Amino acid sequence: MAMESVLSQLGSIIAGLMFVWAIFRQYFPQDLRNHIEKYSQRLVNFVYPYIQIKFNEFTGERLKRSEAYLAIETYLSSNSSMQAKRFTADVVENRQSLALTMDDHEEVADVFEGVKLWWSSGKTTTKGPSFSFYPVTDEKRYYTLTFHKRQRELIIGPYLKHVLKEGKAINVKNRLRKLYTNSGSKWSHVVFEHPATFQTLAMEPEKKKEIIDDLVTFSNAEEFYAQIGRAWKRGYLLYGPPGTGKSTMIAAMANLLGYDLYDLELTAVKDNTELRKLLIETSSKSIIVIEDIDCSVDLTGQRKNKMEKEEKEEKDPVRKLAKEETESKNSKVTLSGLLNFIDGLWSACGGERIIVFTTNHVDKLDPALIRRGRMDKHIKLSYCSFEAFKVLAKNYLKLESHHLFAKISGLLEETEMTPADVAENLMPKTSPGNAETCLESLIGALEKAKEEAQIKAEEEEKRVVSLVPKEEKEQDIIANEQSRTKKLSTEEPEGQSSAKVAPAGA
Ligand SMILES: Nc1ncnc2c1ncn2[C@@H]1O[C@H](COP(=O)(O)OP(=O)(O)OP(=O)(O)O)[C@@H](O)[C@H]1O
Ligand SMILES: [Mg+2]
Repeated sequence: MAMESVLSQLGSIIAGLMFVWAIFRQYFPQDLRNHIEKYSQRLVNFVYPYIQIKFNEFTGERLKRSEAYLAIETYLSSNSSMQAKRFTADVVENRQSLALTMDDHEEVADVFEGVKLWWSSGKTTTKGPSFSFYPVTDEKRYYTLTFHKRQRELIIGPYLKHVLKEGKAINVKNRLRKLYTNSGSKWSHVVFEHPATFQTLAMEPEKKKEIIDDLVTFSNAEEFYAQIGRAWKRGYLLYGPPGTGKSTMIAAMANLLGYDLYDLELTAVKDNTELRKLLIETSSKSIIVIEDIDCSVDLTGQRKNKMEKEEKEEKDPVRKLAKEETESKNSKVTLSGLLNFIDGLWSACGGERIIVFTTNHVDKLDPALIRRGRMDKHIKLSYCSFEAFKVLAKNYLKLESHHLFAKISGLLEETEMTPADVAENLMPKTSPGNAETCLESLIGALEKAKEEAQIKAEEEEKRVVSLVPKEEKEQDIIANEQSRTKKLSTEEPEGQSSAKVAPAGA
């Protein structure tokens, strides 16, 4: 504290001297003035070895709030606010929590690599024209950073970079994230408040960890991507049956990284030009999602061929016109348009984007679309394993173990049930819920699913047998007969065997 008071006293003495000099300098000849200014500056540097940097809240002609100011404000709120004695409190946008920021004319100290420095908050007030009916007062806030001139390089370089980076990161984490959807070529958004997290996602722990590590590594890899000359983006393909958690995982991804979500409805996009426009409008730190990619666009060329064939067959001119009209209303986004979207130049602007495709039928997708480099990571979401069930049991029933777990583990190995169905069975049916009842309900459902699967398998077998052509059946009978007689011939004496080996169909 002694340092701060000495600093402020020196500051006020020097400010006073400067003020006196500003008034009287005009009465001195130019040469003398230059000399006085030169030596007084040296004196100031000698007596006052500190440097000050001022960060104004508003910058530029358009009076935009300065990004640096906002980052510093957040940095100081989270790092040094405990030292300040007066705060300004405000509710964080649409949330229940309070944000505390240093009040005007407060001072806090910070230490970076063993070097001490000081931040103070200030405010200048200017009054509007006094003859106005409602005189307007204009307040301009700023932060001042003071440090010893010996530390100039450390503070102006690494320290300020650290403050801005940390402040921005906290701002990104705390901001309200948005869920954008497109109708045609326009994005509209709502606040994104999906509660899914990786913690609540039912999945094998190692697989989950691998995905989290991959995402976190990507989000911290700005310099690496610049160094290897690649746009800072990553593609994920999530595939698996319905109800295995693809959409839930996307929400968990957005919550983990604090990114916005762009849910792109491709069927509403008129053509490739519109697609490009939409994509250029997306911001960085975002996940662009195309759900059910196999249903969204003609990816294999098959649909086109089919339509061409139908068109040839259509003779009636009125019906042909109507058909053409409906076709023109359909999306004309093509596979090549989509490929351009993934690795086109647009993706380099702004960076930090994740692209996610989901599908229930990975085999239907064109290999060009999902090759590495476009969809870098392929994640299969599958039926509920015992490990995944344990996550659900912990989330839904607060159970880590139970004597019924062994039975459930066996049944899950024999039956395919999606996490969505397992979760539904674990939902409490009464209030307060009873964990054992839920587990029993799940066992009942698993046993039923197992029985149904068995019946289905038997029916399928019968159907396949009934489809086998008559000739093949006869050949099977001959083959069976031959192998039977051959077997007998090896067991019986040589003389008798030759009579029995005559082909049945001969
Ligand atoms: N792995 C999972 N972990 C936790 N909950 C899950 C999981 N999978 C499904 N669920 C639950 O089931 C519901 C449906 O899951 P979700 O919408 O993520 O499935 P999906 O794979 O996207 O299905 P679709 O292919 O039909 O879009 C979710 O609301 C969630 O509660
Ligand atoms: Mg889904």
